[in-house]
Amino acid sequence: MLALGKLLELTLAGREPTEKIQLTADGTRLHWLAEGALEVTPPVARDNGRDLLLSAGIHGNETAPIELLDRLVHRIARGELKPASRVLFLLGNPEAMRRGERYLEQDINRLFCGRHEEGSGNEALRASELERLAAAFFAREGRPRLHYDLHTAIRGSKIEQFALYPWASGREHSRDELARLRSAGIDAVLLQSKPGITFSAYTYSQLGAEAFTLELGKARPFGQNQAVNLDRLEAMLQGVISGQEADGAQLDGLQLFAVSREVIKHSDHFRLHLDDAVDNFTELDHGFLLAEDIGGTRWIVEEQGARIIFPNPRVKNGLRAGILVIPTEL
Ligand SMILES: O=C(O)CCC(=O)N[C@@H](CCC(=O)O)C(=O)O
Ligand SMILES: [Zn+2]
Repeated sequence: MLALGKLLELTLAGREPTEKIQLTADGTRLHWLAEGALEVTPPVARDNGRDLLLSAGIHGNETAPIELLDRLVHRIARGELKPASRVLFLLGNPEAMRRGERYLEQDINRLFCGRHEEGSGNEALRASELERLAAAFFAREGRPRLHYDLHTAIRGSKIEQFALYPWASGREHSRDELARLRSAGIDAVLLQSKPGITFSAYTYSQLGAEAFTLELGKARPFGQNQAVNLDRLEAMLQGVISGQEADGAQLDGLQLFAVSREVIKHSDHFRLHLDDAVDNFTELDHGFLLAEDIGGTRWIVEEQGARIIFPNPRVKNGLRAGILVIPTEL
């Protein structure tokens, strides 16, 4: 295997490859652009015109998706998977990956769309670098742009694998992209309805990519992801990379949700009235007191069919401590 196929190994070891550009026997070019960043370019004769960005490790302890990208990079570097699309692999937060932590000082996934300019520290710098790498990769005109930012969640989930689809003014959510997700085993999609500050929100709203955050199971350390089944996603990604996707993807069975309210933690007095064992997508009863904060702020469930995702009272003040979602249709 080409040495650049060891993207993950090099990144975890904090090492730079001596040779930054290598070619496989079939003419695929691998280019180490920066720590944790590998650009894959097919030979011109095989290029199908699509640009695919795959990111993982934006949260350093979410290892199943990192292992998935590692498998894809290995197959490309061995010449077993022959790309027809350009692909950029990004491992988001290398230092957090090395320490097995979600983040060190700041959650990188709250630092996009300009937020890194207000902050300081290594994670703000890395968010800025990731934006620059993504923007340079997606700079070629006339090529469809696709980004999957792969995550696993802190809690278990009643819907194991789901996506979050960002929002941008004047753009409609794509049925074809939703069908592609369905074919990859994604059971539900949360359709956002306002601007975001995540990596996928950045590539969607500012770079014109079709972009998704994918939640793929529960976060566990490296080597302990046997319970996370990524077979269907892996097959779909290999199809997009090689340009040999199965036809006829359907939306059937895909559950759609809309954000009803984001619960923002305003102060250290914030209290969330949910147990740590409560799964994502748990239904909440009408009238349930979900959270309280300073100044008598109370979040009472008023929506019919409301469910909670990402409840987390330990986020920093000013950040999202949960999302109340409701079923919706396209
Ligand atoms: O399990 C949790 O509470 C968080 C899991 C996670 O990292 N989710 C992403 C979602 C990003 C998005 O809203 O598109 C995040 O919180 O950054
Ligand atoms: Zn995550």
